[in-house]
Amino acid sequence: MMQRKGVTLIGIAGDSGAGKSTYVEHLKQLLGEENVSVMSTDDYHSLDRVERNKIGVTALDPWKANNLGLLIDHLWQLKQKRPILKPVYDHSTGTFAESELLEPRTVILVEGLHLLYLEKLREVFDLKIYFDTDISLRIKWKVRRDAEARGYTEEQVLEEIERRRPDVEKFIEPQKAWADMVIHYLPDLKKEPTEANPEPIRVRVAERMRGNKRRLVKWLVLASRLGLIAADHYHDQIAGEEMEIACIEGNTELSAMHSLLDMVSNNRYVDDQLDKMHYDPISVSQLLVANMIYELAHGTNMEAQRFAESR
Ligand SMILES: Nc1ncnc2c1ncn2[C@@H]1O[C@H](COP(=O)(O)OP(=O)(O)OP(=O)(O)O)[C@@H](O)[C@H]1O
Ligand SMILES: O=C(CO)[C@H](O)[C@H](O)COP(=O)(O)O
Repeated sequence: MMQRKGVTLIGIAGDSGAGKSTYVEHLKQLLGEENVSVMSTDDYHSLDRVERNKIGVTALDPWKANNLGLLIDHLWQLKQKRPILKPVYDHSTGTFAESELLEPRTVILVEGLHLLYLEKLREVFDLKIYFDTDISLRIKWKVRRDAEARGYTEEQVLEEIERRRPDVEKFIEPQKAWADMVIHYLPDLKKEPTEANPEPIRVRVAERMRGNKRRLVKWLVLASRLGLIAADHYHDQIAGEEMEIACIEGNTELSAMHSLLDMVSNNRYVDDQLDKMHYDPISVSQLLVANMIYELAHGTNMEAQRFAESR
C-alpha cells in the first residue's frame, strides 16, 4: 500500500452487539493486515464491570463509565503518527489488563460505543460510519457472544440489554446524526435460510444528501438499474434528516462485483481479494467500503498520484 503523508482514521460507532468489530476484522483483511491498526474504545472504560454495577451505571454512560478525554488525546496522537500506550479492557474478566503499545499504520480502524458523540472525536475521522443493526439481530448476537466469551449467562445478558435500553436511546442512537454513512443490517425474511447461509441478511446503506461524502449509494442505485445487483432505492428520515438509501439483497455475481468496483472507482485496490463466485450483501458493502478507505488513504486516482510523486 502506498503511503500518503498522514494516517487515515475511520470511526465506526454503534451499539453493543451490532457487529462493529466483526466488520472491522473483515476490512482489515481486505486492506491488508500490515497496513491497518485496529482499536476498540471499550479499552477506554473508566470503570470495570464490578464498579459499574456497584454504582448502577452502564458502560454506555459517556461521562461516568468512560474516559473520553484520554480517547480524544490518543486519537489525535495517532493522527499525528505517534504511537500510544493504550489501556486494555479484558471482556473475559470484566477488568483492566496491562496497557499496550499501539503503533499507527496507514489506516486506523476505530470502533466503539461513543465515537461520534463529541465534536473533538468526530473531527479526527476521515470517514464516520454508524452501525445500525436491527434490534432482533443485535439481541441474538449479543446474547450468544456475551454468554460464550464474556462470562455472562443468557438471562444476565437479556437483563443487561433491558437495563441499557434508556442509555442506548440517550447516548448511542443519536450519534447517527453525525455519520457520513449509516449501515443497517436487517434479516432478509424473503430468503430461505440454508446451511451455507443460515441467517440471510440485507444491508441498507444510507448517505446524507448534503456534503461531499456521498460515495456509494448513487453507484449502488445505478448498478441495480443496470441489473448488476439487487438493491431497493428510497429516501428516509434518519435522526431527523432525509437520507438516500440503497438496500442490497441476495447474491452479487463475481463479474457484477468487478463491474461495480469499476463504476465506483478508478482504482482496483481490492481486485486481488475477489476470490469467490458470488458475494452476499455484507461482503458487497465491505468490499466497497474497503475500496473507499483505500481511496481516502491514497487518493482517488493512483496514476495521478504516482505521476505527482515522480515529479
Ligand atoms: N455478519 C454477521 N453475521 C452473523 N453474526 C455476526 C455478524 N456480525 C457479528 N456477528 C455476531 O455478533 C457478535 C457481536 O459482534 P461484534 O463483536 O462484531 O459486535 P460489536 O458491535 O463489536 O459489539 P461490542 O461493542 O459489544 O463489542 C459476534 O460475536 C458474532 O458472533
Ligand atoms: O457495551 C459493551 C461494548 O462491548 C460492553 O458491554 C462493555 O464494553 C462492557 O463490557 P463487559 O460487559 O464485558 O464488562
